[in-house]
Amino acid sequence: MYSTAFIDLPPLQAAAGEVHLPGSKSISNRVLLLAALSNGTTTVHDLLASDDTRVMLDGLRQIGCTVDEAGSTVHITGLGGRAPQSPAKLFMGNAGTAMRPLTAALALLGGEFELSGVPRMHERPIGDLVDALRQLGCQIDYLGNDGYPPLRIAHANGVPALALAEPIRVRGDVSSQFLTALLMALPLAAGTQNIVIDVVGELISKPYIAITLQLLARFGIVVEHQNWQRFTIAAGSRYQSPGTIHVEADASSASYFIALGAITSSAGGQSGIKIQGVGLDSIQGDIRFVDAARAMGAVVTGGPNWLHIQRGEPGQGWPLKAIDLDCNHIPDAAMTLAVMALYAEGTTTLRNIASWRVKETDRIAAMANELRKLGATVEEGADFIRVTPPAQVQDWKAASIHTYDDHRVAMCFSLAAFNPAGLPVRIEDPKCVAKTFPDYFEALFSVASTATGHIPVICIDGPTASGKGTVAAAVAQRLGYRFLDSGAMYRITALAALRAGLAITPEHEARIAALAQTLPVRFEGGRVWLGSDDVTEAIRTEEAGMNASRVSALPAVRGALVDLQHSFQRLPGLVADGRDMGTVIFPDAPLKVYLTASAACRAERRYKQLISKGFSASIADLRADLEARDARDSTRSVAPLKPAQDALVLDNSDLTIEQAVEKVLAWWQERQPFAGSAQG
Ligand SMILES: Nc1ncnc2c1ncn2[C@@H]1O[C@H](COP(=O)(O)OP(=O)(O)O)[C@@H](O)[C@H]1O
Ligand SMILES: Nc1ccn([C@H]2C[C@H](O)[C@@H](COP(=O)(O)OP(=O)(O)O)O2)c(=O)n1
Repeated sequence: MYSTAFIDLPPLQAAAGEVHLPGSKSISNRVLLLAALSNGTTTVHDLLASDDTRVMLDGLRQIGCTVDEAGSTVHITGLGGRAPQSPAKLFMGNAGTAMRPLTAALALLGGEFELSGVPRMHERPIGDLVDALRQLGCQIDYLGNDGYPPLRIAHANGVPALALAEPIRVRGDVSSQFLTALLMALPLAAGTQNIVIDVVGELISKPYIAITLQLLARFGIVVEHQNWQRFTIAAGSRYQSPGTIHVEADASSASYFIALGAITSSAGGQSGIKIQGVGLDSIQGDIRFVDAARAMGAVVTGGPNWLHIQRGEPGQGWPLKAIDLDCNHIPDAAMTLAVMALYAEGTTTLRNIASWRVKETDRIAAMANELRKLGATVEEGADFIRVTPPAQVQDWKAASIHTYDDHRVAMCFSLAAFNPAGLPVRIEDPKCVAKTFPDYFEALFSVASTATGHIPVICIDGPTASGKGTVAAAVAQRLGYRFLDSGAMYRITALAALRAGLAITPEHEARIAALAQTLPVRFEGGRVWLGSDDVTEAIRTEEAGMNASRVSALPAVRGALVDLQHSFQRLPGLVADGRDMGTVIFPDAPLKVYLTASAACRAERRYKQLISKGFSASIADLRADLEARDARDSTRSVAPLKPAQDALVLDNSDLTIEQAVEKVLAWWQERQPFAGSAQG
């Protein structure tokens, strides 16, 4: 996840490959409970890993289900008619999708249970569900405030005789979760008679009830409904595990990648975008986004659990076709259409979207503001938005997109980075995507591509102990960029040579270069690996630094490490530190900094650094060593240490680390085209 103040998306040109989207939360918890009530073992694939699914799994274990977890696959052996373990105290965190259905199920299974949660959970109503269960004859007591958790189910002597002859009445206008809870639990009581549930008041969120019904069907329970007001569970219903079930990915999250496939040409010989985790047979309402994308020109195929999207042929599906659409059935995914409209010929109108006004933010106003920043003409009304793309390529503008703490604004505007003008797009507060898709930008970068020259590189070169590594790492972190410690490559090469018995001398140049070419090096979680050895500490000694300096003077070794260094230039950008980043490796980098400090200052910094790591050192020796290293690095024949012609020199002898970092970031901001953008 990107926790930076903003993320700058370079101009993107193509996209292809496969993405695996995170599972839907509502489906995950429904499937877990149904598996727990069923006969047999259910293998659940692609379960969403989140706090809410965690409390459900813990609860199911407590009541006696066998739960084996292997990554995102979970095996659950259900109760299948057995009594649950009781008494038990269950903690439900803040998971409404666990609290409500478990209350109903445990009330109908028998036993003594206490269900509680975090303080916020004790403010979330459950009275309508408890009323319905009490009406049936269940004994449920509030342990705190009436109408709210925590509560106790007092069925130590088994489930009392239930009043099933009359329809069970439940309100449907507060939360559809109460009805979902009853629908998932009442099959437990369906002996010789049908069970009828009547909804009191207008039922809200019907697509979620549709999900409940579909999942019940997968577990062998057929529920008929009349106009979403009366639901009938057939007599003799029994939960039966389907054996294996895949949790669908979130269909709204899929909309960004469907749009991506619709607006991009393919890259690298691959064809289109494949989405794993949600398919054309999806039970989620937002899958209808596919129809809208097709109407705009996307070529979408799919099967169970997968979708494939390709841009239409020129003149047929590309540029996209403008649409005029009632979006009431896909309110969340429709935001993606508003950004797709930037790539359409003509004006796109999205209607019947009044609910946008009362979501995470006023989404109609937010979309209108941000689309205008990109150069679009936007008209907005109480319940519609009308988008006309920039008339000419030169009418596009580089914009810093404000995201209003709204995950969907952040995700859909990332698609603007494919603009034909080749302009970057800044997305402010990118971490807001965590609500539904923490790794959204990582997923985008895994399929998106652009010309290498578009991927920005900041070079920070300079002599030893000038603070290059420290400053470069901090700048990379603030911008969400990758980080290349090129010195580490030479340090590792020197170590590998010595371990292979090769003294670092010119006569071994070819053999050391051959070693460098195939260096089995990996950077993982702050550690550096050479093959199966963790060499993080071994390469950081002063001796290793001196050996690195020696090995780096061998031209063939330098040549052998070029490709490896270039391979770090990946989306969304790179900060590279070393001696020749700006002069040799990334000569076209848009910002080159030559970081230096006086020899006295650098010797003292290195001294403090070594002492703090528990090494003994003398300032005088260190200063002599670093001056010797400066001399060798500056006078060698190939890629000597010197500022690039277009480098900005920063002497940080009198600066703190933070000041040095701020200076580099300020230089970077000056080079960005975004008007009035957020500062890092
Ligand atoms: N103004 C400063 N800028 C950067 N580093 C500094 C500064 N002042 C002290 N240091 C310290 O100097 C030491 C050497 O920095 P390092 O990044 O290892 O240098 P280099 O990569 O250039 O060899 C580190 O312990 C760092 O914290
Ligand atoms: N791009 C680079 C990076 C390092 N080197 C060489 C020269 C340096 O003395 C050694 C060690 O570099 P490193 O940046 O790790 O060393 P310091 O942290 O500056 O002491 O490698 C190089 O020649 N070119």
